[in-house]
Amino acid sequence: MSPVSRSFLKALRDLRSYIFCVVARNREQFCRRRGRGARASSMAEQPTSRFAVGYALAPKKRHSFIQPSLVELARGRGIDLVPIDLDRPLAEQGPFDCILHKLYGEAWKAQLRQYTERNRGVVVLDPLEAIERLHNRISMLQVVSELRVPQEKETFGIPKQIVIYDQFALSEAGTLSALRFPLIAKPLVADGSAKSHKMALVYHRDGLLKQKPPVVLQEFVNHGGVIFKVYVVGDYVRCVKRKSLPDVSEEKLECLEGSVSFSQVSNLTATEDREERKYYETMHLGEAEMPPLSFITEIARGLRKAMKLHLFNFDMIRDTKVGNHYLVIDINYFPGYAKMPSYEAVLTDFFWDIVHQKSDDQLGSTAKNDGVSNDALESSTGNDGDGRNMGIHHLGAVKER
Ligand SMILES: O=P(O)(O)O[C@H]1[C@H](O)[C@@H](OP(=O)(O)O)[C@H](OP(=O)(O)O)[C@@H](OP(=O)(O)O)[C@H]1O
Ligand SMILES: Nc1ncnc2c1ncn2[C@@H]1O[C@H](COP(=O)(O)OP(=O)(O)O)[C@@H](O)[C@H]1O
Repeated sequence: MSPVSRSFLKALRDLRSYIFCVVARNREQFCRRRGRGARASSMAEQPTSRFAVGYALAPKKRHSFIQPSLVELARGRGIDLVPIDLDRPLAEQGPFDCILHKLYGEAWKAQLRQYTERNRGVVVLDPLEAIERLHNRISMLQVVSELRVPQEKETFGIPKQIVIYDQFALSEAGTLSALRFPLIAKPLVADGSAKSHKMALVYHRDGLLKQKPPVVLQEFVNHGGVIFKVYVVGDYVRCVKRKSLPDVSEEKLECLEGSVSFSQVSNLTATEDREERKYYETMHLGEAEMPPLSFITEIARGLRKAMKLHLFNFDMIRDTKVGNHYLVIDINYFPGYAKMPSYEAVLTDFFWDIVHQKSDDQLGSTAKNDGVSNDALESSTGNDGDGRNMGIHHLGAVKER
């Protein structure tokens, strides 16, 4: 064999072994990804890597959210839910792949800021600045007004509202010219405190004098006593119906005086009033038509992107006068997910996506330092399936249309 043929053959052999290596490496990476926690992980596919999700929650939240069923399911998928000890500096705890938190107060915020500065790779659910927007009822709903989502048959918006900062303005005739009674008076601050949930239905002008600024005065919109709660967990969306405040008719408004305070809808709906009791008895919550899922999903997706939040819910009512017009009245960070059906599976899938996205980023040359981006999560698939008719949707599915 001539030297030329020999070197040609050698080059061919080298090329073959190079291709073999590349194929083997890709296959190994593929198997590793699947094996580490494919969604339907079997006994044979036990996760080989473990991830730590630290959680910093108030006792009530910890109690409702950290159920053994969630902890177990997550553990089986390689995710350990680890309590963060609030009596010890955060800096001394961990390591965590991800921190889940819902705590108010400057001390926690300072600790979290310092921790994330020193541990750039840790995903924080969610960033403090993004959550803070929801602690003020004006900035909370402003994001809804600014959403640019295609609206066809169904439309959405927010109720007309103004904010009052001083007592004097409450008695000023001009202040309220833009609003129609009845109104609902809500504390401007929505920080989870008992005070921030204390509201009043204001039927007439004299009822305003009892309100304590800073207060948001919002038009009360008749909505048939049904509220739609839309839970968002990353790219997963689920809508449920709940009992809300009863409608206030024109005739009833004439007879009602001043205002009535409440701090939980259940206080007002568990009524002694015979007429109102009848209202709830004949309301048939189960029969109330759900808003179209694609519509809700578009709003959820828009809000998630605009707010840069992964864990929240929003409350929507349907204006009975218009029929297909919806109003967003409230957005909550990290709501009571345990009340959402199959919350364990939904949250476990979400954590899985988060930690694997992060770990894949770190494996690759393009490791991100700023947590999981919205775009990265856009590609995650969430749970599949039959839930769609029950008010379940995945934002990923919207993207495919
Ligand atoms: O308003 P809705 O949609 O009903 O959701 C509420 C609010 O999100 C509460 O948060 P906030 O008080 O900040 O408004 C939250 O309390 P926590 O944050 O104390 O958990 C409740 O969680 P659960 O108590 O877990 O149900 C949750 O059910
Ligand atoms: N503009 C509105 N029109 C009609 N009902 C409303 C309106 N705003 C709030 N509500 C009723 O009052 C309840 C509490 O209001 P919300 O803003 O959600 O307070 P919180 O932040 O304390 O949960 C809602 O669940 C709904 O039943």
